[in-house]
Amino acid sequence: MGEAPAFCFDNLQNGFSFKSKGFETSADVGDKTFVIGGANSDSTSYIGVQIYDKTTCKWVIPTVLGTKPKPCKGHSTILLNEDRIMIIIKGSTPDDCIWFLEVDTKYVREQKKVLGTEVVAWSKGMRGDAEKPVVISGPSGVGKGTLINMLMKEFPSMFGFSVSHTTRAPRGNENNGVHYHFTDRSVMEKDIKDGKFLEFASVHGNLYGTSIEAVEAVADSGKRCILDIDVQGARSVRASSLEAIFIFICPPSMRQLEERLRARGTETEEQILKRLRNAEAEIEQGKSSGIFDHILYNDNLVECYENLKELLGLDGSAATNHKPYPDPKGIDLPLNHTVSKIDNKILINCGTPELETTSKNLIALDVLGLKGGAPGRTRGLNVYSIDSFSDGLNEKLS
Ligand SMILES: Nc1ncnc2c1ncn2[C@@H]1O[C@H](COP(=O)(O)OP(=O)(O)OP(=O)(O)O)[C@@H](O)[C@H]1O
Ligand SMILES: Nc1nc2c(ncn2[C@@H]2O[C@H](COP(=O)(O)O)[C@@H](O)[C@H]2O)c(=O)[nH]1
Repeated sequence: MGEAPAFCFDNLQNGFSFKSKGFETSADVGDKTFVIGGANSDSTSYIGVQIYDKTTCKWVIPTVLGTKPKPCKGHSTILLNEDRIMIIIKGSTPDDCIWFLEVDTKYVREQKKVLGTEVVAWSKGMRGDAEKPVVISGPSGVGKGTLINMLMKEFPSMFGFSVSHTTRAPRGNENNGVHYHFTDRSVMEKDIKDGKFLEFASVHGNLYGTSIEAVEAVADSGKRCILDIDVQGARSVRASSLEAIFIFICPPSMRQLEERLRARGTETEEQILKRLRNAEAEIEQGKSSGIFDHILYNDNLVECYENLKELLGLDGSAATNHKPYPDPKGIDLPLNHTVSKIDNKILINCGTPELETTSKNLIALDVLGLKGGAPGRTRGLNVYSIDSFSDGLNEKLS
């Protein structure tokens, strides 16, 4: 028989739990109690998670996926539904205070099968609707990197590049951490096994992959993420919960593709031939697999770039008018807030009980329109202040 839970079960009411010991909170989902913030070995660097299985009376330490929230002065926990728990971090910055611990989403169930362990996955909540990430695929040498560089140069505050990992050797002009994270195969294989990658594929004889962290780092910077990945990777992202726009870039002809690859001068003859052989299948899949929302032909570079901008909804004025997302104005939670759930709203009382009836002490999070989730951010949180003298939500904060 396992040890008795360290927290007080009496405190669990309708799935809502109060802090009961140190910074621990808990939520019941089915036969399991998820204890958040307990004394994990790693809990000095992030908020730990332990599971108490009531059928076996045993504690289980799950594999924890996703970027984890850092230890904090305290937090509240509220069960959103049977698949995810919302964590509200006290005293943190407005854009870092809402997190979701997924305990039984499709992604978590898939990862349980792959890893053969209990799995939970963190996903940070983001207010409003961020622009969808952009996945750009196409055969080697078609001009993906060139087009992406043009976008990043023209719209530096709007786009951020997802820096992939690869086992291939760096080219002369490539910097570690900028163009790629260059890594050993054994390290990358272990990280893949540990669930750190959104997608990965063997491409032209090397391993390439997008870490969850790479995509989240861009989201955290408030920019729209661009991924330059092959068709296999695009297929995996399409199957994940990351909602993105998928664009396939086609060469005008195989002859011109070969000319571009040779003119770039970065591959050996053998590598060029391998990339050209793979290109035929990639183009076939790009056009017919149904993965891609848009196909662009990169014949004339300037025209292709204009077409790319058009389908991303960018016109000439966007470069100057763009305001980085998200708007930093938002909720600032005091240490002594309390949380409750009514229908699809989470109510946070930021005042003392005596002040409860005054205006602006209550914040409502509307969780009806949540989108995305692990392995990525949970978007679509709407945050309002509530004037309790009026009938409802009166000021949208984001
Ligand atoms: N429309 C174009 N016309 C002529 N040359 C082009 C055009 N677009 C790109 N190029 C050139 O083709 C070469 C390959 O482009 P780029 O490196 O951007 O390809 P890529 O798709 O990113 O390749 P990889 O997948 O191997 O990284 C570069 O030298 C680039 O300057
Ligand atoms: N599935 C993934 N494919 C990736 C990733 N990063 C890059 N790539 C693709 O690899 C080829 C070759 O790239 P190169 O830099 O060696 O020329 C190209 O098609 C890229 O799109 C990734 O993270 N995942």
